[in-house]
Amino acid sequence: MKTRELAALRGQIDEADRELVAALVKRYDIVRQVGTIKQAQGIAVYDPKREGQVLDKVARLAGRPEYAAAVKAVYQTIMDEAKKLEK
Ligand SMILES: O=C(O)C(=O)C[C@]1(C(=O)O)C=C[C@@H](O)C=C1
Repeated sequence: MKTRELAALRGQIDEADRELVAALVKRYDIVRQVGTIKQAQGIAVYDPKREGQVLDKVARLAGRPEYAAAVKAVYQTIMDEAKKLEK
């Protein structure tokens, strides 16, 4: 019974991962367009004010205070990787 529950929960994780990766690919496609514009206009890739706004937004979107720190940490990594892709 427990083994079946574990497999079922992991199936749900796999489905959530499919959605997360699709959303990440979409986000990075957009980020690279931002990078192209920034490069053309000589604007710095790193924008600390915008990163702060994104972190505040995602913490709010999480809607669950107990997940806010984890969501912010993941998003900082997402943006760190975005900066590499923009170069
Ligand atoms: O919004 C921008 O200017 C971006 O370059 C995108 C992004 C992000 O991933 O959200 C990435 C790097 C910047 O430091 C800020 C935000």
